[in-house]
Order: sequence, then structure tokens, then C-alpha cells
Amino acid sequence: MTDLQVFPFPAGIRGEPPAEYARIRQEPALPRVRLSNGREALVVTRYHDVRLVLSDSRFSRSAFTSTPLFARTTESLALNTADAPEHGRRRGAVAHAFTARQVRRMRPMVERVVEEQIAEVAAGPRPVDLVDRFTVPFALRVMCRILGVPEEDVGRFKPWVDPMMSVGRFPADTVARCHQEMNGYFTALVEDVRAALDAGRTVPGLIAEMLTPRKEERRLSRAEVITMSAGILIAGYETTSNELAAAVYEMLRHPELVRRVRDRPDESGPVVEEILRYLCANGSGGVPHVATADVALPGGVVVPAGEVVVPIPDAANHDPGVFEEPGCLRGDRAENSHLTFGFGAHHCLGAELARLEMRLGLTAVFGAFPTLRLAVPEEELRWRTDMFVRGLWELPVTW
Ligand code: HEM
Repeated sequence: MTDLQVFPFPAGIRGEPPAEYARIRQEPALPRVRLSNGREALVVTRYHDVRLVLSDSRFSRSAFTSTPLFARTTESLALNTADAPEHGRRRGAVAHAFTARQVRRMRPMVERVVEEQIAEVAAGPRPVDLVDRFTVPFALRVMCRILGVPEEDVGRFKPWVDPMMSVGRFPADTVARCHQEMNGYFTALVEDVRAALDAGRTVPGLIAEMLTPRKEERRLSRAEVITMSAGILIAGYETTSNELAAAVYEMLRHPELVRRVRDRPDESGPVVEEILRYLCANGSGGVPHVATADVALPGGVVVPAGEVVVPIPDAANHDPGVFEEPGCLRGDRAENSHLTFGFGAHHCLGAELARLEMRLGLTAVFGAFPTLRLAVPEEELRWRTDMFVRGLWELPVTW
């Protein structure tokens, strides 16, 4: 076995992108690495190359038969590791629930949840852990409302989901137990919703909609409904809550951005986009794809058929050929076509919802607590390294 560098590469102390990304981007060839599951792969870091791999059907996700680069099992990933036509069929069953129009309709609900969580923080003791008291319950409650998951169960998910989103941090037996318990919870919930529908009751939420599709082509199997329900809850809250906490932290380091969001909340969009570009959230690096033909990338490299490639959106987001001064967090970036939500057929289903939650969450936090500051020395913050989504385990703040 040749001595290859192991991927994913370790992140920086504050969860910054691995230094290797910038170095590799300069290399004419695609560097060969050993994935954490033992397979060899080529890593793709240049912006236009990453976009091509993510959007060209000659790169297959399902042909990569090894385990994913994080602790979820392939069977629990209804969308992420599937290719057309199966991927399109499953995604088509839920996509209507997350269109820009639907998200505009959700806005009052999201605003209510933000207000309730902020009011709870304001009424509680100081200092407060903003992850525990705001970013996680906010993002989780929004997903519960959308899916129709009982909100009294909100506290049950994080202890299961943290190990499921591990990239080597949690032991395999813990991960397996959490997969099983999460699956058991959603199996029982889907059964309950089915029974209520059969009894003629109206049940709000996407789980009930998945069980009673308006169009035949949106029909999913019972097992798919269970997997999709758990998957959407996880995908929807884990990313958003971590990005929000990391965004609050970054804004505290950039007071000019705090002023902008606080004084002109309607213009928070570009700030949020820039934070999303800058943050480098993906601890697994990217999703492995297999080339099903020889494919020439825009950067000039030809990927031979059969090779595994891992496109790295975080590296693409810091490509100086596309983003001027990529290492600077600038709220006035005019053009910001970042790849934080992916690109192509697997582009994040909840991107519009995530944007809304980020905008409302940040304007609410800095609007309610204009003097917000860290309650501990920065060196004491615990970063979520070796996890699928980087972020903070806690964010103790006061005001
Ligand atoms: C800031 C928050 C978020 C970020 C950074 C984010 C990012 C991503 C990324 C990078 C992907 C994968 C793209 C790929 O596989 O190539 C993805 C997929 C996905 N996201 Fe998000 N996401 C966020 C919030 C949400 C929310 C709120 C939802 C709620 C519905 C959601 C649901 C999904 C789903 C279901 C997929 C799988 C799509 C597919 O494979 O077709 N995400 N997201």
C-alpha cells in the first residue's frame, strides 16, 4: 500500500479549512489521497472543476460502493448517495415543500419560532450557551413544524444525531446504536401518522403529505418515507444550527458586519451569503464520485474512467481565481456564487429555508442583544472537529 495522505485533512484550530486546500489548488495534477474508508481517490479543489464534478452525470455517486466519509450508513442517505433516476424520483416527492414560494409562506412560522427562542434567552440567566438555548432549538423546532414531528420530542434528537454526523469522533458501536434508535423513533412516528390518516384525521406536515401524495409519481415506499423524514430533520437542523453558531462567532470578530445586520436587517442577505462562503463547514471534505467515462475537467486535467474523485466545495469557495481575497470576510462582495449548498442535481434542497433561517436568526440575535460578546476567552471555545458539519459544541455569550 503506497503511503498516501489520509483524507479528510485535519481542520485548523478554529475550524478553518485545512491548509492543504490552498496548496493543492496550485498543483497542476489532482492529488491522490487515501480516504478514511481505505479507498484511493483524487481530490478536486478548483472552483470550476468542483462545479463540473457536482453537475456532470458521468460522475456517479452510487457507483462508489464503500461507506460514506462520515458515520451515516448508505441506506440512511436516501438522496446524498443516489443517482438518477432514483435520486430524481425521491427528491421529486419532497421538492415542492421547499421551493422559494413555499419558503416565503413559511416565513411567519420561522419568525415566530425565532421570537420565542430569543425571548427565552432574554428571560434566562447570563451567560448563556447560544448553541443549546438558541441555534439548536430554533433550527430543530422549524424542522419539526415542517415535518409534523411532535415538538415535545425536540430534546431527543441531538444525542442521536451528533454521533451519526461523526467523522471519526464517536466509536462505531455508539454510532450504530444511535442509527438504530433514530430509525426506531421515525418508524413509530410514521406508523402513528399512517394510523391517524387511516382514521380520517387531518395530520399537518410533510410526513403526512409523503404518505398521501397528490401525484402518483411522488409516491414513496414506507421505508423511504421513514428514511426521508429522519434525513430531512437531520439535514435541516444540523447544518443550520452549526452555521448559525459559527456565523455569530465570526460576526463578533467583525463588528462592522454586526452593525450592518443590526442597522439594516433587510440588507442582511449579502452578509449571510459571504459568511456561508467563508465558513468552510464540511468536515468530511466532500462526497466521493466515480468517473464512469474519461472526463476532461475545465482546469485541463482528464479524470480516467473508474477513478474516485472527491470535489471539495469549501476549497472551491476559497479559489482566488473566482473570489477576490477569498480569505477576507467581506460583507460587500457583489458576486458570490459560492458552492456551500452544493451544485447540480444534489444542490441543497433546503437552501432557501436555510438562507431565511440564517437571516432571521442573525438579525434577531444582534437586534435583541446589541452588546453581545463572548463570555469565555476565545481559546476556551470547543470546536466541532472530526464532525460532518464544523461548528461549536457551545457558544457561551453574555451582553
Ligand atoms: C446553512 C444551512 C445548510 C447548509 C450549509 C446545507 C448544505 C448542503 C449541502 C452542501 C448539501 C449537499 C450537496 C451535495 O450532496 O452535493 C445539502 C444537501 C441537502 N440539504 Fe442542505 N444545507 C443547509 C440547510 C438545509 C436545510 C434547512 C434543509 C431542510 C430541508 C436541508 C436539506 C438538504 C437535503 C434534503 C439535502 C440532500 C439533497 C440531495 O442530495 O438531493 N439543508 N445541503
